[in-house]
Amino acid sequence: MISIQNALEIILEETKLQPTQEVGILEASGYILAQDIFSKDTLPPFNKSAMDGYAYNMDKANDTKTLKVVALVKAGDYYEKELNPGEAVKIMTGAPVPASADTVIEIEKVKAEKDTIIIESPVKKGSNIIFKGEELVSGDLVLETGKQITPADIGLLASLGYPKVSIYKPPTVACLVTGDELVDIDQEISKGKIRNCNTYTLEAMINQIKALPVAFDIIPDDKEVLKATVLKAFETCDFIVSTGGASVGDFDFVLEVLEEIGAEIKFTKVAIKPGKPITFAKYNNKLFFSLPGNPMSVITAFEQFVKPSLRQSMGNMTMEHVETIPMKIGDGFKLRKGRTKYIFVNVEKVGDEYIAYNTSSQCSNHLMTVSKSDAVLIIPENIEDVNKGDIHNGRFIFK
Ligand SMILES: Nc1nc2c(c(=O)[nH]1)N[C@H]1C(S)=C(S)[C@@H](COP(=O)(O)OP(=O)(O)OC[C@H]3O[C@@H](n4cnc5c(N)ncnc54)[C@H](O)[C@@H]3O)O[C@H]1N2
Ligand code: MOO
Repeated sequence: MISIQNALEIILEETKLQPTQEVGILEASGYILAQDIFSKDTLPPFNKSAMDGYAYNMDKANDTKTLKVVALVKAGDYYEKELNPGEAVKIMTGAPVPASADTVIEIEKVKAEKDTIIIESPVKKGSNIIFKGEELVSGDLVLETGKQITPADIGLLASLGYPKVSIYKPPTVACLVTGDELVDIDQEISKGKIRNCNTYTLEAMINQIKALPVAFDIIPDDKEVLKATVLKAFETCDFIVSTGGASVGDFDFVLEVLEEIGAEIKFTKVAIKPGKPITFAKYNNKLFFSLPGNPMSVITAFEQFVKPSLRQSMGNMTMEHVETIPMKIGDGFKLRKGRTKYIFVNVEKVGDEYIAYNTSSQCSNHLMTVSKSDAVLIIPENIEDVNKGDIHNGRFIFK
């Protein structure tokens, strides 16, 4: 049995970057940029008025109080002529400021009379102009490889004339579930049967991080069927996650199948509760995560091990999704020594503190407990008594 930290290190060491792919900028939202983006243009491309007002040359104005309005320039137009001393153009927000003007005064600050304006509240020279190249100059590095693409970046890419960008291709992730007890969502539960939930939880978690789940049919407790399905999954998908058949029972075949096909087994047990019987293997350069069948164990193991790997494969090198914050225990409880325990809790923020309340039974079969929780506490293996007011690390789930 290896430690959580050690298991994560092995997984991340084996996780390779996905190939890159060009996608439309809207599709790129939330993914990691796989190219540097340089500005092809200067922004703004011209001196631009920041206000609806009047543009004039303060130095050349004969009398800075009264100006003759000689034209109207709206956004999208261009005033070519030279302004004579004492002349102004009426100008709209976003319109190019004539080359011979150096200042824009807002409409509210003048009194307009026929073709003239009288300045009532003077402004400083250079006011209300967004100068050419103030934001970006052609050739500037705008977005760097490795940046997570935000809506602002998408707008910026559009401003710069980039309809497509390169991202790390989201991996396809096979979701395999095993067990003779499982029936599908639309079936009645006859004696001894339960409905399959793990496929759906897995798909939802994979979707949430913008990878691509591929759901396979429920696999019965039949080693040959399991082997054929595992081989098919390796052939057609980039990553494989299975649930169930991971322990020491007579019908727990996942590890056996991986060994029989010649996969490289990296580890088979992690000191984590829930989620101990996790096998991590590599076959044809693809990664296989065999998770236990208990629904709470699936979520714990996915969040702690699978998610960091999938994210890293898509270029997200930050470890923010496994970082923890200190939480104060709201109500005490007892634990058995042994593996590091993940306790599902509800967190309340009081002042600067996060107070964690145990939600209910921590039985790894109970999905209800996870549904009622928004965080997990991570309690070190040697701790038996968790007392009200103690501080332990934890993290919010599904982030
Ligand atoms: N003698 C031992 N028995 C067990 C050990 C052990 O060390 N020695 N470990 C226990 C632990 S811890 C876990 S976790 C489980 C893991 O067992 P499996 O991975 O083989 O999972 P299953 O037996 O197939 O299922 C466990 C549990 O979860 C239910 N399940 C499975 N798949 C689904 C699904 N897709 N949707 C909903 N529910 C599912 C299944 O019916 C079982 O109740 O082993 C312990 N045993
Ligand atoms: O490791 Mo199991 O997932 O504790 O119940």
